[in-house]
Amino acid sequence: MRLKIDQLSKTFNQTQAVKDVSFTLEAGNCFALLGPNGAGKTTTLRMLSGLLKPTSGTIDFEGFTGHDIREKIGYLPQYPSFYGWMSGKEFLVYVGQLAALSKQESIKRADSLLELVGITKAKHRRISKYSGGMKQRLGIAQAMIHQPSLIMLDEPVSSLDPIGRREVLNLMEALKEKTTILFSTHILSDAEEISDGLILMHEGRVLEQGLLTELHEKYQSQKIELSFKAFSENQLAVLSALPGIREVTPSRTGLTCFINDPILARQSILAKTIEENWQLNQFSLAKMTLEEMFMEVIGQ
Ligand SMILES: Nc1ncnc2c1ncn2[C@@H]1O[C@H](COP(=O)(O)OP(=O)(O)OP(=O)(O)O)[C@@H](O)[C@H]1O
Repeated sequence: MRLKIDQLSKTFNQTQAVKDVSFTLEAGNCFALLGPNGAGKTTTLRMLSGLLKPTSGTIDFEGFTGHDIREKIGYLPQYPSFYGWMSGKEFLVYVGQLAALSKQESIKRADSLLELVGITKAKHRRISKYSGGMKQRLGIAQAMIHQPSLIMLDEPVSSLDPIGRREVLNLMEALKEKTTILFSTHILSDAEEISDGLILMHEGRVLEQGLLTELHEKYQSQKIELSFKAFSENQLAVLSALPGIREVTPSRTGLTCFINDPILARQSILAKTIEENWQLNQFSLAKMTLEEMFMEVIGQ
């Protein structure tokens, strides 16, 4: 599986919802499309799923450009609707047949997917009696009925209570082994917990993207945690003015220095500490949290 999108844009009347978005997804990973409300996540996913025609740009799925790729991908919309009077199994058999599988094949796939998403015991129960988490898990099974190599899930956990969220996140964690997942979320901790890669969107544009390990590495050297035996406001002011340092804020254990230049910042902090004879207890390059990275990237 390889999905490459290049300079994808979508304009609705006057609103440019998605602007020149480019990224590539490789097989076997879970990617989070992360961004606040209105960032353009749903619009991007709807274009990728073939539900919306891009204003410009290309979608290349395994070398196919400009083709209908719906049979190769699975999609769970942000607000899925089910026939509440159907049982979970009836629903999956129905969507299997809609996806052009034979009835026999649909029944076989439905049973194995119900097992996979943990709904076997409730498969004959009406969907209207399912919990929110069960409905989302059924929605994920629906997206996988035709064995796509990529599934796209639009805000799969946002509307769920903590139990439902946990069920769906655990399922996604397990599914990562079987299929490539692209899911949208505005919840940073969900992206951090289960994704391998991140595409950060804001106001229609991609501001940052990469594997989480690469992003942590890139932003890790931009923060130094310090703790001193005694702390004074004067220390904060002195450190803030040093070369290579952008901002210093108090932290739970001491001070956090956000830096522009790691080498310069390290030298100037250590030189100042010796000069002032401060008692340094801790000096460490720290990983930025995803939230700090997000704020940094969107410039706030
Ligand atoms: N059909 C439409 N007609 C007009 N404007 C639209 C349409 N769909 C989306 N938009 C606008 O495009 C922008 C991006 O919306 P989109 O739903 O893609 O964002 P999102 O990141 O998915 O946010 P949310 O989490 O709130 O769904 C918003 O300003 C939205 O109002």
